[in-house]
Amino acid sequence: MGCRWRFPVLGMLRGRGGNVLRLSEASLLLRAFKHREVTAAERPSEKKLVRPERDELRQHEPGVTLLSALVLVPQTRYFVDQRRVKVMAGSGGNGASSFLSEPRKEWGGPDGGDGGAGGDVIIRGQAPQKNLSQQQLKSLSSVSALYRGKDGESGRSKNCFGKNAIPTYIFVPVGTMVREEGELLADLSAHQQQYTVVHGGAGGKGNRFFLSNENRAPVTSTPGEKGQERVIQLELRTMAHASLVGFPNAGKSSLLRAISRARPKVGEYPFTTLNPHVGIVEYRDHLQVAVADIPGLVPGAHLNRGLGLSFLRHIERCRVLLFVLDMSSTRPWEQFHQLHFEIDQYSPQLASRAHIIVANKMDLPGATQNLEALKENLQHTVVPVSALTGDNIGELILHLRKMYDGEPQSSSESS
Ligand SMILES: Nc1nc2c(ncn2[C@@H]2O[C@H](COP(=O)(O)OP(=O)(O)OP(=O)(O)O)[C@@H](O)[C@H]2O)c(=O)[nH]1
Ligand SMILES: [Mg+2]
Repeated sequence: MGCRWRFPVLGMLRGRGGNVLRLSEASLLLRAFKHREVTAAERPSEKKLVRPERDELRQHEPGVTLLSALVLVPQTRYFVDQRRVKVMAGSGGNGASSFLSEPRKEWGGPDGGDGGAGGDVIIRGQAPQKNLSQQQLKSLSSVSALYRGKDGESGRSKNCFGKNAIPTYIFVPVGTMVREEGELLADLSAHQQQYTVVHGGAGGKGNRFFLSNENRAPVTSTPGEKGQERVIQLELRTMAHASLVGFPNAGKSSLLRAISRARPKVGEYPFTTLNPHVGIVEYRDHLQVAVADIPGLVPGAHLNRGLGLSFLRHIERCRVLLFVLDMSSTRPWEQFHQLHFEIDQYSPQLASRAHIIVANKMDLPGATQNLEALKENLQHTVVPVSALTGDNIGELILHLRKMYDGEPQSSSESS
């Protein structure tokens, strides 16, 4: 989960000459970095500072004192997977009404140009990229509640047409669905895939447009049209090929750490994981399989117990389910039946996806006997592993590949 620093007050700096300087957020950050209060990743570039601040900070002399307290409040950015957004396209520019008048050409006729078209608002899916913040890629937290397109330029005299406005983009993570009153408008499941939510208004006509044989001197010009308006719902469904499902503390996050470079939090208490995480398993032939780790389910999740079933939305598109069972508990097959039941309550289609059983915590006492009993009671493929010691993780990765290759792509929309 990303962390952002917020400044309730802007700082003030007294320079050597006694002049008081207001500090921008960037310079406060830089100052905080010098005092080791923020990490290097948060350090702003000096380019963001205004010139006097830059000079002042470069000198950084003892005579410079910070007047008001620098209060840094860590503000957690929550994982957001649903957003209601109002979008308003730009209006068209007005048409102009004017007449050409030059020396020796006093009645040059109408020359008011048309207005430019208003800007559209477009939603675009963005796959992870280095120059985007992590938060932007993973959740809808950076999406605002209101987007307003740019207005077109008005027409001018001398037949100058107004410029069309450039479109406004809303960047969302790949896997975002766009809905309006429940109806699906677009499913942005690929990088750079886009959907124009609202169209800008057309530009108005200048009086030149109304010139005709009947009317040689029209004064009429029309105003630009208003842009469209819409209220849409954005919904994120994490894109992963496989997903780990299990009860809290079964070791899902530990497994994801063992098979990929993802680093979800691991703890010996239930509900350590509160948001979905995706890790990438890389194979020698450069194939990459994305595996999702979601918060643990509990019996009765379909009645909204625990964290409920809402996170299952994130694994709806995956091809393969990996049921993670804790082998230190007796009768582990019951865990599987309960998990399967909960998923079936949410979506029978999801419950019928290809799956294997990952028997985790095989290093614990009693696990071997439990495994024998599990195999007798269940007819599914069981892969015994230990996420802690790394035992048999290689085989799990191979099984995952087999399942991935064997399964056709699941349908993208299943709501
Ligand atoms: N002995 C042993 N302990 C394990 C193994 N895998 C995970 N654990 C421990 O089990 C505890 C829970 O692990 P997590 O990976 O956080 O479990 P989780 O399923 O992600 O839990 P939630 O996020 O709460 O749903 C941690 O204390 C791990 O160290 C294993 O193979 N062997
Ligand atoms: Mg976890």
